[in-house]
Amino acid sequence: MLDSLILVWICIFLFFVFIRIQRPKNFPPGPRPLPIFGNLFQLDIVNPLKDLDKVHLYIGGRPAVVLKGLKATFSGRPQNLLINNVTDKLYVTGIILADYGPSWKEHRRFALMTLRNFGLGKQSMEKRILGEIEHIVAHLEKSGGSYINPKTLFHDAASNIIYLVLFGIRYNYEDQTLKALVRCFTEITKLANGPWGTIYDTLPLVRALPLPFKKAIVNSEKLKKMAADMINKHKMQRVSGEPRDLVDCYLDQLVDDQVCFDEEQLVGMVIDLHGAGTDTTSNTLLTAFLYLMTHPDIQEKCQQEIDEVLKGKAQASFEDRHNMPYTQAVIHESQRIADTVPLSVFHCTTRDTQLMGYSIPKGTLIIPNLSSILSEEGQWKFPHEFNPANFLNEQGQFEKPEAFLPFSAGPRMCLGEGLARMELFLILVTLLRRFQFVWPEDAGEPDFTPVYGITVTPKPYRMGVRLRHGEI
Ligand code: HEM
Repeated sequence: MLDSLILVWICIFLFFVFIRIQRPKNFPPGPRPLPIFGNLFQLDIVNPLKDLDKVHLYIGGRPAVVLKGLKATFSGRPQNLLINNVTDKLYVTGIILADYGPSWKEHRRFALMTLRNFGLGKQSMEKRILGEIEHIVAHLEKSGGSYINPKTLFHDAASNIIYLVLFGIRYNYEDQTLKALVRCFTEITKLANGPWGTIYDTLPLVRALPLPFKKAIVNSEKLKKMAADMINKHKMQRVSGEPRDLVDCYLDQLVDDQVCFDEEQLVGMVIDLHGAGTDTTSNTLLTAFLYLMTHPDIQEKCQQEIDEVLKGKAQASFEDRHNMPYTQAVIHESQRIADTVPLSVFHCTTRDTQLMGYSIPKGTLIIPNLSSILSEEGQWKFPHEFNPANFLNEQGQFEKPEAFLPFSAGPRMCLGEGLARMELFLILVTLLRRFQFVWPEDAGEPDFTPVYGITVTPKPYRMGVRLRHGEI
């Protein structure tokens, strides 16, 4: 009796599995998926990038479409992946992973507007960034003449800049809270985009098991508690109607808007902005310095331009970029090569739609392959090498090809682009003006192979720091 019951259940289960794995009508072509596993065994789960030339895939039983080219404009976010479940267990939205809807719209609008009001592109934001750069410079001066591993320094500095925007505070680079925060984020992103994340997303049956992906949920609890404690402390020192930073602005807004805005959402937004603004900027800086050290001629050309434009000035300002076409080209080329968020953040169709003559049903996972656009032949003069000429025209003026999409495109595109561009410019210009960066003689040949993750990072390296003289 029991045997036949089990058999019936297995038949029902397989029936549903096979029904789900049917390709939707007129769906784009792609490799044949297996029941339950989808195309899991056809992907390299440590670095799926090289397999994403297929147009459609199955992540478990869920159909997904990989978009190359520039039309990545589907604005939903898929739910029920590890990265969502890590956060959704605690609060429903935030910005990055919130599905398309009024709450996401309102929070995105608020964040963009507040970043702007706090002086994005103007002085206040610039002052906060330049203040943090003084700490980077002091740290590098201390290590002048020696070799450092820049990874922690850039992570801490990018993290502090976000904290200055959110709470008006920064941590010393040795501070244990800062280290704990950065560690939590790094572990979550590694897990969510590593093999354990793929297994979690593909096989819902294993989710309850005590496997390593549980660590992501524990870390997320820690982050939520830290953010909530900071907000509570901040509340005690604030004067209503006199906002000092983004958190104060949100608390002021809470009084007027009880529909989308609440304190849980604020916790979500603090974590989102911190997470989105730290790894991205610091990994881009790491790539930039790796290439500058190993291309001393390019480094020197930037330094000449910077010295000339900043002659007699104490500090760089973001406006100076208009007079630094070569340095601008190098920064953009570093971003192109860094390919920092290669598969963007996954999107999802919000309704049945058409794409290149194919039918894409509502709820289809969309994977924007930004990586392929950033090195697409025909879009770039030198798609496969580090070459600032990719951003310079015949007259040596800075020009940005439309395939430059490291911040993605469409309504979900990065809302921190302005802040990130300002950080990259001011940090690179100030450090190149003050120091020379040298590849260590004993380090052998540099290895440019990137390490794949939600954000791509260069392999760890050491950086020689020498003080430059007489230019300031
Ligand atoms: C070099 C630095 C950065 C890069 C390359 C980058 C790249 C990206 C990309 C590719 C996306 C996904 C867009 C999409 O879904 O289509 C994104 C989203 C986002 N980024 Fe950035 N980002 C950077 C810095 C920042 C900074 C500094 C902040 C913080 C203010 C930030 C905040 C966000 C947020 C909140 C989203 C989600 C937007 C939404 O879902 O509506 N990013 N970013």
